[in-house]
Amino acid sequence: FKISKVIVVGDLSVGKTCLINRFCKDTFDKNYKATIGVDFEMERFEVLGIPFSLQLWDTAGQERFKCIASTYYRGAQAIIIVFNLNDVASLEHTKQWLADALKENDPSSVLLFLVGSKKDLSTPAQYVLMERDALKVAQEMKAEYWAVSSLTGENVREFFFRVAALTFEANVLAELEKSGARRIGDVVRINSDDNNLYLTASKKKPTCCL
Ligand SMILES: Nc1nc2c(ncn2[C@@H]2O[C@H](COP(=O)(O)OP(=O)(O)OP(=O)(O)O)[C@@H](O)[C@H]2O)c(=O)[nH]1
Repeated sequence: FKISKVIVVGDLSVGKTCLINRFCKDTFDKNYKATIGVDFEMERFEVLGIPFSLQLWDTAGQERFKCIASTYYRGAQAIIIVFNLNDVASLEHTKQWLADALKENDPSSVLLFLVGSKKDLSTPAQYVLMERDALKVAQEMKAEYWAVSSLTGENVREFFFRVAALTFEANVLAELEKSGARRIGDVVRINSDDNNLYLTASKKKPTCCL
């Protein structure tokens, strides 16, 4: 559970590569170079003292590369759908990007993030209008909404830390369920006479509830 796969999808030129590069390398390139197929970055974190990594898959937005990119969608624990805050069409297209990504993943367990990019190019008035529409789309998708700028770095670090925290939490919970079906709220027995300090209620009568 110490690694999570994250895919980044969205229209061409919305800023997916720049977003990843700002976070992983703290760089920004103002020249557009289309991603061909996919690119990959690994970023290491420490969550509650435990090493944890995000595999960030930067996919191509161009139609002609979509076919290659979509073969990398499978097994994602989080999907980041990026749109340009200054291009309403790119927001409209996010629903299709999500639908395509969900074909390869389990919709009930994957975490979703809707990210508006290039915030530095919006005036406050334009931003307010776009944010209203974006929040509506995010609500429909059950995604968390973020607005970022890779040029200034605004919100980029905070956003990826949030992705890391939520994917880590989801992985830990999934691991707990797998290894003995212990759920939060389960009754456990703590008894120092036992070799096993933690036993689920189904195995022994509890003397102590947590
Ligand atoms: N002003 C500004 N420009 C940005 C920002 N993010 C990206 N850009 C510019 O937008 C263009 C496209 O950025 P990319 O990151 O390459 O876009 P992409 O979504 O990866 O594109 P594809 O690989 O074709 O899917 C580049 O010229 C970037 O410099 C931003 O936050 N602010």
